[in-house]
Amino acid sequence: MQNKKSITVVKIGGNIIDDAQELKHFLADFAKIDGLKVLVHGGGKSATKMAQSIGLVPQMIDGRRITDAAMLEVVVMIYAGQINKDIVAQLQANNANAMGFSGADGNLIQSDKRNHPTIDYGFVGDVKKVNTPLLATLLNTGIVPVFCAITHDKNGQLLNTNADTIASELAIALSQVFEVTLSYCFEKPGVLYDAEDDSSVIAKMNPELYAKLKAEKAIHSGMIPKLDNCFNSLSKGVQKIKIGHHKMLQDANAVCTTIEL
Ligand SMILES: Nc1ncnc2c1ncn2[C@@H]1O[C@H](COP(=O)(O)OP(=O)(O)O)[C@@H](O)[C@H]1O
Ligand SMILES: CC(=O)N[C@@H](CCC(=O)OP(=O)(O)O)C(=O)O
Repeated sequence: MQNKKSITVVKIGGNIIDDAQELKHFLADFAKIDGLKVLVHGGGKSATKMAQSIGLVPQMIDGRRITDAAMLEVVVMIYAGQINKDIVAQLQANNANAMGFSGADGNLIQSDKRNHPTIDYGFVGDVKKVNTPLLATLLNTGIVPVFCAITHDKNGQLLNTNADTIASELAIALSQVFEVTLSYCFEKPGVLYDAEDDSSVIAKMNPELYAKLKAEKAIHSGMIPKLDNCFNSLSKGVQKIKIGHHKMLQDANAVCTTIEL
């Protein structure tokens, strides 16, 4: 059997996106990755600022934004519009043939509106299906897909979807066709024993250590859904997952956290 081609799926979060210089450096590193690649971006911090500036009150529960109709308008404008197009233009400037997508484009990511027994998340989607054949075709023609955190339900409704989860679901779908490395890039050098101490990077994270550090509250907030997504992706076929600063995209020896089962 022929060996699978390698692909790198990278997720970049709101703190880097909100810092123009950091974003520029990140995109230069991302554009230099050899071979096939996909970028998934968040932008929660920018959406929160925009929402507050027009008098909306942002609310997050378990890392997910409560998204009513007014908030959905904001996140579509910010994620699928401003941030996605800005990133695509900057990648073009770095000679990566980027193309920006929401999940509705090409029916690339279909979701179900979140149905929680006690919390009404509003227009929030949980990924149901990835159009892997179309995505693989785009990749094999040299396109660098750039996904924002907006999906759709195939009934005309756009849905706000956690960007870490989109990266994880795309990586799982692509692992049927490619050898996938999933890299979660954020402002810190990795998952830390002490979230305030950048020198305390955990080199290898497994479910036992995660359970212990979560119980001790050393791991909290956005890191909890990120690690849940990581363990889920590894158990469903993704070959390799790293969490750390974007230096790790170009420097194989850079400090970061590798996820293990
Ligand atoms: N043990 C930990 N190590 C590193 N970061 C942690 C830890 N516990 C909590 N965090 C928080 O998790 C955040 C990263 O998750 P998230 O907010 O989803 O970021 P992003 O969307 O930028 O990827 C960090 O900014 C940090 O505040
Ligand atoms: C449903 C939901 O929570 N969607 C996220 C999507 C953006 C995101 O995930 O952004 P970061 O990666 O920057 O956190 C939100 O609106 O915050």
